[in-house]
Amino acid sequence: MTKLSVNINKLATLRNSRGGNMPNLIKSANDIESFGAQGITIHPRPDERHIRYQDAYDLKEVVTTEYNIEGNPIPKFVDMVLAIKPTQVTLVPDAEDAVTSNAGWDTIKHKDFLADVIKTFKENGIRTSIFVDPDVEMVKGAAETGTDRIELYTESFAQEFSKGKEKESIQPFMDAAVMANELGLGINAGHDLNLDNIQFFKSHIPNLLEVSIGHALICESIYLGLENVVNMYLHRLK
Ligand SMILES: CC(=O)[C@@H](O)[C@H](O)COP(=O)(O)O
Ligand SMILES: NCC(=O)COP(=O)(O)O
Repeated sequence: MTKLSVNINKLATLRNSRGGNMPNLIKSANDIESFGAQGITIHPRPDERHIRYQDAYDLKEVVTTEYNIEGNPIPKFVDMVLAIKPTQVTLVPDAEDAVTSNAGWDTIKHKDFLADVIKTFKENGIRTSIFVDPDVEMVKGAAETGTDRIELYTESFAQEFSKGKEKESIQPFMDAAVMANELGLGINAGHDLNLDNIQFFKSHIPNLLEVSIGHALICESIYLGLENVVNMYLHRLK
């Protein structure tokens, strides 16, 4: 079964735009879980442009499904995750000024660093995932770090799929997934997944454990409603 983890970053963007507490992230997370989502994902960035570090602590108290915190493992992030102990931490090599996540880890160049931080999280009972491009060498490198899972960075898939290049869009991801399965790595995926492309992606990736979806899901919900969209994703992930 592929679990749906809803990334609520963009609800925080909307909340922050007026300086108040609407939408209320705690209520939204509870509602999203009640609609059937199997996880909540957040990505607190150093500039707290959307999810604030305090949100991460507050959500820990209320999330009853899987709680996934994404981010670049700078010391402040590592300390926060160790204090919160979410279900999963996903390590993303984001530059502080990145508009959004735009690359996977070079798991060969950063092997020792990743192995060290992963060891720390695993010793604290936190499942680990590394954000990687669909590159079999990077998948092999990820296995060397001791991570539990990888998260396939799916922007390139979404871009090519939207141009009608379905076979070209999915092949690198199928190759990476085969390698991950051979190495015993769990497979997550995320970034730019949406209602149009999710079913095709899911049907081609063996043993896909989790997708984390945020930007498109929140935008689609403006037209179709949040409960309806969550259930549309769940239906497509069956
Ligand atoms: C790692 C990943 O792909 C998501 O966390 C994405 O970066 C969302 O971040 P923003 O909501 O800041 O675009
Ligand atoms: N890890 C991907 C994620 O959490 C959401 O990415 P997006 O759907 O906002 O592009």
